[in-house]
Amino acid sequence: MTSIEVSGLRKRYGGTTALDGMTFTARAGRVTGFVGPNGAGKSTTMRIILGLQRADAGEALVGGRPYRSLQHPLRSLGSLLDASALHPARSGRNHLLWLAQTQGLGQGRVNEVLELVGLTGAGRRTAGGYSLGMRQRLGIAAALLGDPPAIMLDEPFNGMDPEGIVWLRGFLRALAEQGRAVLVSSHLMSELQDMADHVVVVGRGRVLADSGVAELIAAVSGDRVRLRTSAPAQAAAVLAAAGAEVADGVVRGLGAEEIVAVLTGHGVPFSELAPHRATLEDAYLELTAGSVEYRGATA
Ligand SMILES: Nc1ncnc2c1ncn2[C@@H]1O[C@H](COP(=O)(O)OP(=O)(O)OP(=O)(O)O)[C@@H](O)[C@H]1O
Repeated sequence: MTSIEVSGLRKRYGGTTALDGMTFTARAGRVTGFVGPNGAGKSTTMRIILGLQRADAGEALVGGRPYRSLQHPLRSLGSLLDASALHPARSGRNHLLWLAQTQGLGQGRVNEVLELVGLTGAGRRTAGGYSLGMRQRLGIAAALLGDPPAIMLDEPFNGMDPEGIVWLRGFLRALAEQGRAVLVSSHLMSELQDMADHVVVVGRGRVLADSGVAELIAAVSGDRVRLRTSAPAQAAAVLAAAGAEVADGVVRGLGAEEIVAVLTGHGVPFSELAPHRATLEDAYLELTAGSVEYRGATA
């Protein structure tokens, strides 16, 4: 069983701390989502796993060994970091043939992976004319060439159309169900919610949460109650006075029974109170609230 393990990774670029003790494991047989705001250190971690960059401290192991020491690296860990890193004048198929040759793999495998990612028909077109979604597919095909037990993809959903997103979700799940370790970074929390088994949330170079997706959502959902009322301002005022926070029809900080007592005590009408199931996006936003370095202005 091959897993991808990083422990205590530290990395500085001049005055910037990119990684500050990054530690987690992407285990075999599950999809591990790797999420965090821009600049949180996801790409740096992936480059260090691949031995493309050296950590100042800590280590990254694939199946218990540093990537650089692996005898057949593409047969151990398949990766996609940058879908645009290909020769624009070369066809998708020739790009894969060239990679396959460096690994002692034949044409047959190239045809197989083209088929797996749905590029058989486009394989002979020059990669320079591919859309970003097609380049992502080609990159995923390249990652799969060596039939590796571990796969690591940096933002593979970027540029994919809705059909491509649905396909990729099912595809990554299937790879994990075959027993592979799948580590995938994404900004699309809704996609991870339906697809990942486990999520590692990072901010400012360290792990903020390392948990099963279901557990993480349950932890954030815990104290939220959805309220439907014809007097929202009055409800918000009396609930706030009782110590709750109310936003967008969701009450936090009081249980359902306490909310009923407060509202009826003040004669505030309401038509519905129900547990609010948080989304992975809610959990993510709550966890990373203090770690966002680049925040857009509110219009
Ligand atoms: N080559 C470099 N030189 C200087 N600083 C760098 C370099 N690479 C990364 N950094 C800095 O390290 C930090 C982590 O960057 P990294 O790209 O790993 O984050 P990320 O989580 O992948 O972000 P994004 O979601 O935007 O891709 C950032 O502050 C970034 O500016």
